[in-house]
Amino acid sequence: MLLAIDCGNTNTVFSIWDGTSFLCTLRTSTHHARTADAYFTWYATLVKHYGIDADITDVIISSTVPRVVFNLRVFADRFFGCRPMVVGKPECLLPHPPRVDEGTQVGPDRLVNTAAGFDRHGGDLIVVDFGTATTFDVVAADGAYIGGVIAPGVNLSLEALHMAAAALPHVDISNPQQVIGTNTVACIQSGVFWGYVGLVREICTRIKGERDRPMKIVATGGLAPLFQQSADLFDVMEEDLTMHGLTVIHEYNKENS
Ligand SMILES: Nc1ncnc2c1ncn2[C@@H]1O[C@H](COP(=O)(O)OP(=O)(O)OP(=O)(O)O)[C@@H](O)[C@H]1O
Ligand SMILES: CC(C)(CO)[C@@H](O)C(=O)NCCC(=O)O
Ligand SMILES: [K+]
Repeated sequence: MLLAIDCGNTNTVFSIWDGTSFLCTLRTSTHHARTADAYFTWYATLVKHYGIDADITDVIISSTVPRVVFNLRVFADRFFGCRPMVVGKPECLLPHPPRVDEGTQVGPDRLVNTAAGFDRHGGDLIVVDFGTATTFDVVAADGAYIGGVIAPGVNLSLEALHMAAAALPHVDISNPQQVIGTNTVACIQSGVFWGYVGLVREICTRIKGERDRPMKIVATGGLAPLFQQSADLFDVMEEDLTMHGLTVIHEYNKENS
């Protein structure tokens, strides 16, 4: 069985793939100082709690935080006796290498999202991921990542207002029906929610204009459903997109190396 690990700047997600489906998805916050033993204590407790009988033979890691990879490598080696595949490292092959400016280190999560989107939908895609940052990955007809957009994430924008303005409280995102807020919290929620709706629409319209062709918009990340509810922004929403991409890349490396 494969253990797929998606390590973002905010959260780290583990998922067990048995070749047909994901048996479970475990989430923890990202901390570079977490040791291999600490990962295992957390992992083993949850796997037992869910009654999963997992025989892990392979591990694949995508990490936007370089420092956490060391402890995750030790974790894979110590507890599963395997050398993990790490997306973005030269020895981890990609089905379609990115076409970007020389010296650019594309975020591994974006490479994984691209592989997943192309596997499920073919090319000419815009993949939108609402994580710590909101990213737009443009996928060409042949499946290559050819560039995109990085915008501040929704929660980051809310946090930045709270941090920088003495009178603004911490607010959770919501999808207000009205744009005119009649209290401080409603004003902030409106600014971030409707501001993001506009941001997503404008960026996707401009990408389609620059590519001059129809493109499918695939969205992932915890906040995608909230935006889709109030504004018809995406063609498809797939919660498991990044995890699916990790299985695609793992499979590709098994077949080609
Ligand atoms: N309705 C909601 N209101 C507020 N937060 C939500 C809601 N639904 C999901 N979330 C949060 O959205 C976040 C999105 O998770 P996701 O895994 O997509 O990205 P992340 O973990 O924040 O970022 P990264 O992957 O960069 O670490 C999660 O922290 C989740 O708790
Ligand atoms: C943009 C983030 C933070 C989104 O997780 C990540 O993909 C990243 O660190 N990217 C590196 C820069 C790039 O993708 O061009
Ligand atoms: K993510």
